[in-house]
Amino acid sequence: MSGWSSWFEGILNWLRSLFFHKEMELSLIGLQNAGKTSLVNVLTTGQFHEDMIPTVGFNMRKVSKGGVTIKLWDLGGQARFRSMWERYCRGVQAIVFVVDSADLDSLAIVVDSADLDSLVGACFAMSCVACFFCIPAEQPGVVDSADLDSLDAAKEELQGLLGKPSLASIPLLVLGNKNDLPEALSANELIARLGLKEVGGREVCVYSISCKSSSNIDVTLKWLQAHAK
Ligand SMILES: Nc1nc2c(ncn2[C@@H]2O[C@H](COP(=O)(O)OP(=O)(O)OP(=O)(O)O)[C@@H](O)[C@H]2O)c(=O)[nH]1
Ligand SMILES: [Mg+2]
Repeated sequence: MSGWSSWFEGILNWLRSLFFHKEMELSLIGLQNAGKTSLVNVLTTGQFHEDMIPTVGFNMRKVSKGGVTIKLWDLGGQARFRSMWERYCRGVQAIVFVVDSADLDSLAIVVDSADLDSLVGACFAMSCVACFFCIPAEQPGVVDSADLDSLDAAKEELQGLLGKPSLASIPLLVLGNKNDLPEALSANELIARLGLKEVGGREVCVYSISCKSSSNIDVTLKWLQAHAK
């Protein structure tokens, strides 16, 4: 690229950032060890680390991508920090709920495949741009195993939070993290296990991701950017 054209492109980018720059604020919640801070790291620096320190309280990080500045509230997932989730979710453009989808035990459950269609429809009807990616084409069926303790605790915390009037209608993105591990539940399985079919009055989207292998991080980012003001 010649000096002139790179200078011209620099000016164009600057003008674009002045007139088309968007912002958004979101909160990352989920039980401890789900991978919230890992997701923040992957989004901000592209780095993944095996050794992570549990988040004490919360951290705030900002990332600018594709003309959108995203302010990320990364909240601690341990039980003692969960009471503050609601406060940090008020007024955000999206709530991102991260689940360790590979934290399994040995309890078989059956997914009702008929009901999954209604969730896809609901999500699409509410203009979720990433809808076609949300629900993979795989057929739901019998789930091999699911840790009742961990997933039920995640479900309880999520449903409790979504029941707060202050958080009504805020879009929800559920991320089933650690899909690099063979035992990880699929997006459809998570929908069933977390009772997401019953969530009404807000847009709900689900992805199966991996911070470690960067699986579906691009579609996650697209979803977030599409929800900026
Ligand atoms: N295999 C695998 N491990 C992951 C992935 N994402 C995170 N981890 C690991 O999971 C552990 C917990 O990650 P964190 O990002 O600290 O989890 P957190 O949700 O922030 O936990 P709290 O801060 O305690 O709420 C770390 O050992 C990470 O390396 C992933 O996609 N795959
Ligand atoms: Mg953390």
